[in-house]
Amino acid sequence: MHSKDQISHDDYQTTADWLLSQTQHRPKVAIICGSGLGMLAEALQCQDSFKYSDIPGFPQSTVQGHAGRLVFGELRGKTCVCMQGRFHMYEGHSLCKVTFPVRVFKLLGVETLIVTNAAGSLADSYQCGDIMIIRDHINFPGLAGLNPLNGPNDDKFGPRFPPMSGVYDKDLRKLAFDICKSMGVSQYVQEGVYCMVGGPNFESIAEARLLHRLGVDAVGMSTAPEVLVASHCGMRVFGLSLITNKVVKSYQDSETVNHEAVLEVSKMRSESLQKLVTELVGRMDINNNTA
Ligand SMILES: O=P(O)(O)O[C@@H]1C[C@H](O)[C@@H](CO)O1
Ligand code: HPA
Repeated sequence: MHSKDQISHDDYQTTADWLLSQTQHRPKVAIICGSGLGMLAEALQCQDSFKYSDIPGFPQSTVQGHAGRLVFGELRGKTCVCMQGRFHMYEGHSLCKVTFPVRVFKLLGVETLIVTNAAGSLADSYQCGDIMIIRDHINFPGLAGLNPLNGPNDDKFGPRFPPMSGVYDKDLRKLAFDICKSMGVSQYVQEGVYCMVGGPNFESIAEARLLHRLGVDAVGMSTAPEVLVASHCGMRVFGLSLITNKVVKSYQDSETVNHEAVLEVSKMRSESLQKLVTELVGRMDINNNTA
């Protein structure tokens, strides 16, 4: 018996089987595009793409800057699947729905998940437009009991009590740094801790100060649930935050943040991000498959 929000193994399998019947691509890498970062999919060669509304069982995107398309294709000869648009808890999706695609990817044969997001910075040394390689995360909704793994555990995906240490793969982080160096962009590349909050409001000044004191480098409204579910089912994870704004921490500061500004900054860094992700996938050690 499953509650209304729970999704059975058969539900994930039905969606995976449908996708496998519609495309010859057999991806080993999945990429989730954050707000305004959908252009990452444009680098894929030999594309097959599907609107979320045409995929059985798939949730729908409702946020501007999240196109709502699943794109299969190749990056440097490696087969990938790319979500142009993710799902957020604040849209009203359950966390099982938010992370639904990740388990479908597992059933497609995906072994590595690349997550990207737009985020506000708390770290004083960060600037707008910086790229932060995610070293670790704080999952505030998770700490409060909002977890996509709540409910009966599906042992076919992973264990009841998964560890969360060392989830962001060390080798991929190092590889990303090396690539940034050779691209000549190290001056705006950081490594830090991402914190997920529920949204959809941006942080109050007191909340921003709290996050800063907790050692958070960047804050956003996504990523942790997808990473959790990917890691639970044994995927290797790499994450990037694009710093789209500095979170206001002072009562003297009259600046405010808005989603349009977030999308503007995403656009500004699109080329570098596309190049970084393409190189990273190209240099990953994965065996490609074809149908
Ligand atoms: O999907 P991501 O996490 O990139 O989106 C961020 C968080 C909110 O959805 C939105 C705020 O501008 O951007
Ligand atoms: N806070 C939370 N989420 C965000 C921000 C922010 O400042 N910027 C982009 N997404």
